[in-house]
Amino acid sequence: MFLEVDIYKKLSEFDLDVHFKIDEICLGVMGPSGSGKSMTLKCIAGIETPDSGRIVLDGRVLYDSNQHINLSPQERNIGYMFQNYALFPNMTVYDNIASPLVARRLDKTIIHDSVIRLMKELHIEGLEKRYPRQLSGGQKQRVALARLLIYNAEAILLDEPFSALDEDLKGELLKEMKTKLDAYHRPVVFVSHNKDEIKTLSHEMYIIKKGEMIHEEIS
Ligand SMILES: Nc1ncnc2c1ncn2[C@@H]1O[C@H](COP(=O)(O)OP(=O)(O)OP(=O)(O)O)[C@@H](O)[C@H]1O
Repeated sequence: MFLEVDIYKKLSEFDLDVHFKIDEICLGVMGPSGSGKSMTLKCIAGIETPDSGRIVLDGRVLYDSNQHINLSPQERNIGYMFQNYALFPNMTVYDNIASPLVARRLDKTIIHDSVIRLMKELHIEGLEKRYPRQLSGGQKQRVALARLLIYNAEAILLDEPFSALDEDLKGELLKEMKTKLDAYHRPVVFVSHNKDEIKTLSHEMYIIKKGEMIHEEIS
C-alpha cells in the first residue's frame, strides 16, 4: 500500500504546494497554525478539492485534475479523525461506532461483534447507550478512534487527535493509538503541534510552512 500526494491549491494568504509519497508508515506533519496542515488532510480525504494535482492510493487514482477524476470521500475509503472528534450528536455511542459498517450494509451480527470487540479493546465497554454529550473528552476520542478503526480504511488521516486531552489521558491514548497503528500496516498521516507525539507515532516527519512541506529528521 502507498499514498502519493501532489497537490496545489490557492489559499487566501499563500499557495498550498504539497508533494509526498509514503508506504505503510506513519508520516508526522508539524507546522505553525494556519500553515495548511488541515487543508492538506481535507484534500486527501476529498472534503476539499485542490486546484490541480494528483492523489493516488495504492494504484487507485482518487484525484487527478488532468483526467478530471475526483472521487467522493466515501469512494476514497480513507479514515479521517478530526480535531473536534465529529461524532454524530444524535446517535448513541454504539450507533456512532457502527455507522461505517451500517453504511456498507454489513450483516447485523458482524456489526455487533465488531463494535463490542473494539469497545473492549479501547476500554469504553458499557457506554453503548450513551450520547456524545454524556461522554468525557477522552471517552469521545476513544469512540472516534473505534469508529475510525472499525472499517477497513485503506489509509488514515489524524488531525490533532489528542489536542483536547489532559496530559495523563493523552499519554494513555497515545499508547493505545501506537499499538493500533503498529498493527495497521497502511499509510497514516498524523498532524500535530507536539513533537513528542510525532516522535511516538511517526516514522518520518515533515514540517509544513506556508503551504510547503520540508522533510526533517525525527531527532
Ligand atoms: N476553503 C478555504 N479556501 C481558502 N483558504 C482557506 C480555506 N480554508 C482555510 N483556508 C486558509 O488556508 C490556510 C491554512 O489553513 P489550515 O486549516 O490548513 O491550517 P492548519 O495548518 O491546519 O492550522 P491549525 O494548526 O491552526 O489548525 C489558512 O490561512 C486558512 O485561513
